[in-house]
Amino acid sequence: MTTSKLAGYYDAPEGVDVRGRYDEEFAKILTRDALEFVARLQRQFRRQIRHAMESRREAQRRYDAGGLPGFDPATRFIRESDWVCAPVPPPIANRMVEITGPVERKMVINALNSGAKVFMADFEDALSPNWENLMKGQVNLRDAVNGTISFEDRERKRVYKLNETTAKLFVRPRGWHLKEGHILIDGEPAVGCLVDFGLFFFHNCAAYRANQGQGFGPFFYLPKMEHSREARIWNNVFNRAEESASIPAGSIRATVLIETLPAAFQMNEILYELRSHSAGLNCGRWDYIFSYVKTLRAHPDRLLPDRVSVGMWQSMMRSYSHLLIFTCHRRGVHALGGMAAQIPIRGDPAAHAKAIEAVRSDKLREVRAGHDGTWAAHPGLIGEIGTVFEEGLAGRENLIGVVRREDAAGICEEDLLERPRGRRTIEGLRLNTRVGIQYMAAWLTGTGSVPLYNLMEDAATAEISRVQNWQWIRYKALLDAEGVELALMPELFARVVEEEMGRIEREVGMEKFRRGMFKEACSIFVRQCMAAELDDFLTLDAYNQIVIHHSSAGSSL
Ligand SMILES: CC(=O)SCCNC(=O)CCNC(=O)[C@H](O)C(C)(C)COP(=O)(O)OP(=O)(O)OC[C@H]1O[C@@H](n2cnc3c(N)ncnc32)[C@H](O)[C@@H]1OP(=O)(O)O
Ligand SMILES: O=CC(=O)O
Ligand SMILES: [Mg+2]
Repeated sequence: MTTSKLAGYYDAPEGVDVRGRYDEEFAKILTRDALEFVARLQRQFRRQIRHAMESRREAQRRYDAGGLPGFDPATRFIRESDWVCAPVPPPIANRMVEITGPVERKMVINALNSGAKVFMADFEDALSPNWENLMKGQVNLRDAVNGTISFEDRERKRVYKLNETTAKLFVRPRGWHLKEGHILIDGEPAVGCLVDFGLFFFHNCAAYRANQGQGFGPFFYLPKMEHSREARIWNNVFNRAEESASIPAGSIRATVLIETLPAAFQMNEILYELRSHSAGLNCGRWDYIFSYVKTLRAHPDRLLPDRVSVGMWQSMMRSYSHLLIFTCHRRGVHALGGMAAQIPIRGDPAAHAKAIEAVRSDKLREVRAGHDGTWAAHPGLIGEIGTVFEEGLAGRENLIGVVRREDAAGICEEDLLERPRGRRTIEGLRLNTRVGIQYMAAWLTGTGSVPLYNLMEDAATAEISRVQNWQWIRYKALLDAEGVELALMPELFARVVEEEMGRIEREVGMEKFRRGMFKEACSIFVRQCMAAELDDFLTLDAYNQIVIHHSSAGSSL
């Protein structure tokens, strides 16, 4: 963490101290009333959040002692009884294609104009949560909701404005585990997701409901939950926000990402907690793979094969998505598919066609399985994905009430835990290392989603690289090196890191390598891969490097 001086200061209420850089535009977001709203949420829910995080650690201790996640006998009545969530709001009945992306100004406009039904504006996997990104993101979303957002690219002499018809906005706040180090509430760092949610809700609730939500909204995506008690906190936050804005209960809707292994056993319970606020579930496949390794880190019989081999075709991944579709449709809500990592490739038509075909077949699998919609990483994919889903939905808005997937009712604990099969190779180790370091370097310098080797990489995909290296090092995995088996010892990893750093330097060029933060990224990544105890998240340690405190009037630094 570093500190520096600034000119203006934010008008913060009692007990709130804003230590991020002062900016007149940010001050219109960080008003006294908005900060008071965030502080009230934090004060009301901090005990429950602390308890939920301690419960995560307790569950992990059980898995570390040899236990496995499973369905909770205590909530069998929720899984077995008949209940449904609140009816789907008409403006979001059709969610065939959803584009996702960070809350960067030009990308927000491009995403809203992309032709997708929904735009998920991301404060999470796709965003490096530095102060500038977060606050500019809030400014951008406010302008988007008001319909006034524009952006001028002077170099390219291009002005960006919203089209007549735009995607419906969903906002993804950070996960429960992340703090906002630039805002202190009663001396403690604010809870990151309450800052993201609170500021967005406070400034946009009324305009969103009038301009986009047809009386509903705002809409959210909720990431990385591990248990229904965390969904209960969100439900209470929504109740509190609705009361304070004097809007009807059930106006806010949220789609929960099922992207942790423990949450796969809690789909019904999560929907139940949020039943008056639910907008379904989504298969967050990348974090899910990461979570499989993290949750089962003490189980040497659960080593994953190379990252490229852990796709939706693996039995465990298929079981998880089928159970999600069955659960959502039984409860009357959308079952969203996930993100294919391929993106359009310029200047190589054959590679481009291959990438598009990979996305097309992933989407075909999803719609045939019964998903109501899916995610797109890039505007260039919307047309192809839209065609697949339009054909699959055959004129319907969604498949709720159409595809029941009763066959998935019998998916059991073993199905969800089955280890993915495939080879572990030295090439896999090299790729993880190259990708992990380059992603971390981008993140440290303010970019949270990047194209690497023609694939979309973000915090979730980078996590797989990190924990997979950790797991292989921890258990001295045997790796295939062109037909020879090598045990992954620390010396071998050190040699791979050195060689891959050399390759990164050659690929990005000496100048960019020198100016970038590749060395810092390498040292964070290597420390985490070699740690005796697996760090919970890649971004927790690295976050300290992007917190910059400025002194404010009345604060003592
Ligand atoms: C695991 C998960 O959580 S998935 C969800 C989180 N991850 C994401 O949301 C990733 C979203 N995608 C992206 O960030 C980007 O597509 C990347 C980083 C993968 C690739 O970005 P780039 O290399 O800049 O793409 P490219 O140069 O082809 O972009 C072409 C145009 O499309 C725009 N664009 C690309 N992706 C997006 C997007 N997701 N949303 C809006 N606009 C986009 C670019 O801004 C650019 O616009 P311009 O022509 O007006 O200048
Ligand atoms: O957030 C999505 C994921 O795949 O992770
Ligand atoms: Mg994720």
